[in-house]
Amino acid sequence: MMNQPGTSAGALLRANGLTRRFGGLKAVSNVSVDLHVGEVHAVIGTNGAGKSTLINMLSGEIPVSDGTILLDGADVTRLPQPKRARSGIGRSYQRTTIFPTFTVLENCRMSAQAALQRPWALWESAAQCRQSNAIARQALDDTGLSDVAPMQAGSLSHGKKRQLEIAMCLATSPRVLLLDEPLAGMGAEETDRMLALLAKLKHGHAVLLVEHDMDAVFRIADRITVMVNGEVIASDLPSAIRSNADVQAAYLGDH
Ligand SMILES: Nc1ncnc2c1ncn2[C@@H]1O[C@H](COP(=O)(O)OP(=O)(O)OP(=O)(O)O)[C@@H](O)[C@H]1O
Repeated sequence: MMNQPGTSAGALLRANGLTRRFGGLKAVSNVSVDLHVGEVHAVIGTNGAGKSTLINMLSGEIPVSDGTILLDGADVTRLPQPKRARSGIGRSYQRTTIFPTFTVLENCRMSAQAALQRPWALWESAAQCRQSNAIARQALDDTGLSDVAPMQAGSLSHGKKRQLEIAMCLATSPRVLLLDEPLAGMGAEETDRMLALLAKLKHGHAVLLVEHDMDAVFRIADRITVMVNGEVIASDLPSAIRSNADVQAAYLGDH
């Protein structure tokens, strides 16, 4: 049977029944999502719906209260964040994480180095530097940033900084990309460029996109999951989400 977007067969990452409590608050409640290579799976929802908490659980930054996370069939639910990153789950952040006084290439190389097995073994630096340099240059090439590799990262435009964040994530050689609002604060042209990049990156990666820009979400997503108050109220193909009465009532309004 063909693997249609929206079916769970062959998912690279599968989260089942994820729940996260903060004291008495259930920030995420029994949420299941599947991510497939070749697809952008967008997670949308109002402020405080639990989207970042979901990403934080998938990336291993916070432990789950309940539920399981399978990567390629292996249970990674209890793997600490650095090991999870090494197993192939990469993420970008809402806030910028670049070092502004370092060059674009250096920022990317530091991510590559951190992802390599022995980042502390500085005496191996020559060979390791070559390897991390090659990975960093490839990531810059993939994200269209090769031209600005020698520039100070802090001098980049906002849009290029967000591209650099994706490049830094790619430099960790992930199979899954968890992207937390990569379009925040972008103008129309920068958004177009980022969407073109995501369309390219989904080939070879399973992408989870948390994003508030609904026009962009409907342009790029292969599947959309809608969260309200920590719960999933719908998860379907974009056309079905657009016409879903519950989603319209809870979230999309006239969109
Ligand atoms: N570390 C924490 N401690 C206590 N409560 C938290 C913590 N992190 C998140 N929350 C709460 O959990 C709920 C979900 O927050 P979360 O940031 O995941 O939502 P979100 O959908 O990402 O929101 P936004 O779109 O504004 O980024 C909110 O009520 C938030 O206040």
